[in-house]
Amino acid sequence: MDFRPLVIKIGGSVLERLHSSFFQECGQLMEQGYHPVVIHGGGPEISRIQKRLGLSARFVDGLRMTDDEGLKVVEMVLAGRINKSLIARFWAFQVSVVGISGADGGLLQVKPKDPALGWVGEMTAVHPRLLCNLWESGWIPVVASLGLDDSGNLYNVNADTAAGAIARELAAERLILVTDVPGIWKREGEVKKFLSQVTPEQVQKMIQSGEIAGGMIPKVRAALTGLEAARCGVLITDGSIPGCLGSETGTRIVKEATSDDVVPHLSTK
Ligand SMILES: Nc1ncnc2c1ncn2[C@@H]1O[C@H](COP(=O)(O)OP(=O)(O)O)[C@@H](O)[C@H]1O
Ligand SMILES: CC(=O)N[C@@H](CCC(=O)OP(=O)(O)O)C(=O)O
Repeated sequence: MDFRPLVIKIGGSVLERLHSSFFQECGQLMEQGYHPVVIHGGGPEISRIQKRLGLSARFVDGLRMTDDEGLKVVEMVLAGRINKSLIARFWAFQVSVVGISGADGGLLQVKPKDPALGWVGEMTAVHPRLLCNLWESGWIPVVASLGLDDSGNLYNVNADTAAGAIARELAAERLILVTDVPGIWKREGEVKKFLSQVTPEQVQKMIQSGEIAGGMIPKVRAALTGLEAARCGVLITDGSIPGCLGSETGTRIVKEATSDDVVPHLSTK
């Protein structure tokens, strides 16, 4: 059997507005012989709960500064509320999913990224054995982005970063970053124009110029990590539109500028 891994990341920004076809498409992709793994974020919900608890939410380059109290909130929200509500939504469409975190099976091994960020993990290794075991038994893994260091400490891992590292480790066929905008925009005067494709050089320039900002920074960095795996096509797409996985509308991150139809579409039929 061909190994056809697909890494699909759902941003917290779009969780509540995900089109119902998204769940069905994930199930169809599994039936078509792909091996999908879903990684999810939950940044807005973490910030909401922090605020309710009187804790502040602060970010550096799109990464949350995570102190002891912040980490507890991250664990509860990502591995608890969000992971389980996603499992329930998949289940409603009869899609066979298992919810895990990046700490389970040692999937995401990390070290501290920067002392100033607290419990934010930087990926040192990805151990995909649990993912393979789940696929073999017919399950789609749904992963909350927590990591573990060598001493058994839990860390907050940006979900885009986790998805990029998993895509690279698996040499995924696709990395699809599902978010609340239809790709990367470029300002032309007052108008935001969405780009159909960008190269790593363009992405670097857009980060430096500030055209790519906030949560889009870890997302495009993850896209570049995914692109390091030879066969990985990378797409940033809007999860609120119908059929976002199969139609592949959005911004493609490509090693070199290509004609738009070079990458074959995923078959969900
Ligand atoms: N150049 C850009 N193109 C598109 N979105 C951008 C850009 N720069 C910043 N953004 C912002 O990035 C957001 C997506 O990042 P984020 O909110 O972290 O999403 P997610 O929760 O899906 O990871 C968009 O809603 C948009 O406001
Ligand atoms: C270190 C870091 O920033 N972790 C993220 C994890 C969740 C996430 O990535 O959620 P989105 O996909 O919604 O951005 C956070 O705490 O917000």
